[in-house]
Amino acid sequence: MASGDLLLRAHAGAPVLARAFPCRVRVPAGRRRCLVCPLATARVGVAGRARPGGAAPVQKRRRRDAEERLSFSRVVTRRDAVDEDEEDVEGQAPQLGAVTSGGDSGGVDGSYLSDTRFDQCAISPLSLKAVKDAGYERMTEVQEATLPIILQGKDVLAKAKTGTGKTVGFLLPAIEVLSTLPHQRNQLRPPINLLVITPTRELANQVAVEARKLLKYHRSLGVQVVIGGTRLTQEQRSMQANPCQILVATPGRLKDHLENTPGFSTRLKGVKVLVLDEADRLLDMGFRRDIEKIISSIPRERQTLLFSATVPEEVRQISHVAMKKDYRFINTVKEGDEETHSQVSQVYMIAPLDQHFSILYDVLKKHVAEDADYKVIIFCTTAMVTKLVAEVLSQLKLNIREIHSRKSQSARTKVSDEFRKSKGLILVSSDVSARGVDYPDVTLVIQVGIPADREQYIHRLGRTGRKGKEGQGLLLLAPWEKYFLGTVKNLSISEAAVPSVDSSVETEVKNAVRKVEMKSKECAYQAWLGYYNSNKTIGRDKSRLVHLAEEFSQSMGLAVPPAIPRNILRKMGLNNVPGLRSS
Ligand SMILES: Nc1ncnc2c1ncn2[C@@H]1O[C@H](COP(=O)(O)OP(=O)(O)OP(=O)(O)O)[C@@H](O)[C@H]1O
Repeated sequence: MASGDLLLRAHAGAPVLARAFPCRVRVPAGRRRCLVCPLATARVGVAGRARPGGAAPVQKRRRRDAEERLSFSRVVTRRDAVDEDEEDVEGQAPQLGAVTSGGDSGGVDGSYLSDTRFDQCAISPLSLKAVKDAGYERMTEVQEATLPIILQGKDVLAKAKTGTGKTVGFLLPAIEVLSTLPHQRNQLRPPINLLVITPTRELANQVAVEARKLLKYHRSLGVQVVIGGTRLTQEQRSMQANPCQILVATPGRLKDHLENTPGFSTRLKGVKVLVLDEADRLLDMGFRRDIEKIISSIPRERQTLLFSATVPEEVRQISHVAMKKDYRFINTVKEGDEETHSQVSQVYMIAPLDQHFSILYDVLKKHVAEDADYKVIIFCTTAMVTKLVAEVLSQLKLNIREIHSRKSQSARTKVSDEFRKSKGLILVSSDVSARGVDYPDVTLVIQVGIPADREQYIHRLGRTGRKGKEGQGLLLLAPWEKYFLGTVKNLSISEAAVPSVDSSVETEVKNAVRKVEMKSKECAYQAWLGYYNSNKTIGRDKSRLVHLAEEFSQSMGLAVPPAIPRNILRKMGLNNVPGLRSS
């Protein structure tokens, strides 16, 4: 083993999260424990790969599985997502005691920062001052790689790992472009020169916050957000009262303004720079039509920037929808490197559905007990399943917050702000938090059930291990969801044994499940069925789907699966399927 290598190796046969989590093995000073094998420790502060030697079973999955991609129909998307832009389809916790998880200067793995300082590049004194005030000294790799090319006026498609500063990567050069344009002070409705589109409201707000930091000394430039969740008229008034040249928006609401806000389309004729943040998501089928409509409303003569941590080949092929032919593709994920971070350990567990609540509780209790600064995100498949999981875990007296598209925007903002600032919290979330959201110091990400696709797995996992810090990921699947592992087989994810949960814990969990309202269970059942029905693999065989849905309903303590409104069954294409009850 090269001297710089991590000792983080999963030992074949030994890697069990069950052992890793409760482990009490003392870790020598200066080393940290391997998540997957309690006996292995890693040198602290060394960036290295954590490819488990024991990942062979995953790597042997058949190619057919690797090519499997899940897609979701708009029926499910819209049913579970009300007035929503992003779809909500319906170890011993790292014994990090000795580890400084890294400050803002670089974390455990400082490699996301380049050697170039902001004061060494061609940016305006006003921007430089703001960058310094924000506490940024060195550029991240993606910032260093993209800035000069964007400043040359080129269209750019950029791929860089999660949490490595892509937001500043597109905002800073775009602001530089804007600062050279003539601006009339106090103009009531100035043209919008920079349009940033994001898939979720939380992300749009976050981008605007970052933009305001960078605009601190550019006093003639303003930024506004249009995201839905509030009344259109309220946003119209706010845009009138606060002139802006920079607009951050989610696609649905932006389209709404285009169609219903007087003078808005004229203002959009001023766009000089268009940014699609989480570009692959915005260009997939769920958003494509809205994006095409928006693009047709802004000038062709513009600069376009597409940023994401994942850029599947399909996205490169359709990038002409948004960009000029001679665009530059900048990929800071090195040849042979993975799209996930080496300092984030990843494991999966396979267990029947009726054990999932107990396993979750067991893993969380251990994590909470062993890391006073715990901060966990649990991703669930749909909004209503998210609600159910949050309610069960709250009954178990864990410190739970819940976020998904069925919550009011004010509740979402409140929870999001709280989670950003706090420690000692568990956020149960749908995919509204999957991409882009920058919650600092998340210690563990748990994904329950198959994610929408490989990309979504990577983005969800990317909520931990940001800015070079350490993190852990657990993917909890039912046996019939195992095929998904084929899609992530080239990532360093290894199997962990299911913890043995004692009977008193099981009883405690059953009681908690029992206390959850019937209404929540009915909604979760319906959403669960919709989600897996629109999954290409699982939804193919309807009688098997019905059988699996029954398993899910039993995991909620129900003897008989709930009835589903006839019109919903029809929308799902499941009317007359034997075994489903309609109401
Ligand atoms: N040059 C820098 N030096 C230090 N910190 C930085 C720098 N640039 C950005 N950051 C900080 O890094 C964090 C992550 O940035 P950001 O959210 O833009 O990541 P990202 O690459 O867009 O992640 P994701 O793929 O999840 O969207 C933020 O807290 C941001 O303020």
